[in-house]
Amino acid sequence: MTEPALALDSLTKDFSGNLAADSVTLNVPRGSLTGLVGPNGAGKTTSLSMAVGLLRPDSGTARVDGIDVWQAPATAKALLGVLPDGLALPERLTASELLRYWGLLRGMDPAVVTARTAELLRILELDEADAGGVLVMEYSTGMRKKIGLATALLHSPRVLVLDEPFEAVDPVSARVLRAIMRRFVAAGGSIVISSHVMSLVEEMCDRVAIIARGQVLADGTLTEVRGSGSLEDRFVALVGERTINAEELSWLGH
Ligand SMILES: Nc1ncnc2c1ncn2[C@@H]1O[C@H](COP(=O)(O)OP(=O)(O)OP(=O)(O)O)[C@@H](O)[C@H]1O
Repeated sequence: MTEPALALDSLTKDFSGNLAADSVTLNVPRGSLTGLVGPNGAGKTTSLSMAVGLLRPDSGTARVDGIDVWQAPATAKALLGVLPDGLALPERLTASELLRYWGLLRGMDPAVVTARTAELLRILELDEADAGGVLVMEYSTGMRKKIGLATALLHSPRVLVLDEPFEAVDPVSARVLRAIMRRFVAAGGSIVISSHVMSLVEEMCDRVAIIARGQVLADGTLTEVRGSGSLEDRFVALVGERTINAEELSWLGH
């Protein structure tokens, strides 16, 4: 039996009585693009952080290609490309310096790092800023996402875990990101992304999981999860709708 690209089993995290992840179990099959959706505070970032070795779970396991992320972190992390939430980057470097630093830290061949850096920066349209000596600390939010994605791709991982990769990214760059992801999957890679944009998940993902209050409420192929309606309908039906009644916000307006 082949192992899933990413297998989360009963991952649990309690932040001082706040059960942010409550036995999260999720499989990302090889060659699939899985979307993780859920309301604010649902536990998406907590679950993904535990999955990639950034946040130690209270209990449960995360495996990449069968390798336990917490038992064999170095081996597992070599297989993973991660775009974390609130990515912390060395700020006083240019993009090419940052990628060089990252690649050498990962033990990559310097010539390979140089070639891939030039290609990634060109495709992500960060090459001009880089040539102009712009430091990462001067980057816009969207540019930070893009350089974050470049760091996740540089070592050619097998599994990409991307926390809200499209947040703050302009439409042209979003197309490039989608093309990169499709290319990655076509080449046999596997991806899990979190997103609040249902239309994007419906367009891009072949599998989807809906998470709320730390629990996976639905998980399967896009068709299995959304049924005959839209993903948003299914999401709202599972998570619950918040409507504004006539008295609320009555002070708004003139
Ligand atoms: N480091 C932390 N310490 C304490 N509580 C935390 C911490 N990180 C997350 N939480 C709490 O855990 C819960 C889940 O948060 P998480 O960031 O995983 O949600 P999310 O689904 O990624 O939300 P969003 O869509 O808003 O990014 C929230 O109640 C949050 O306040």
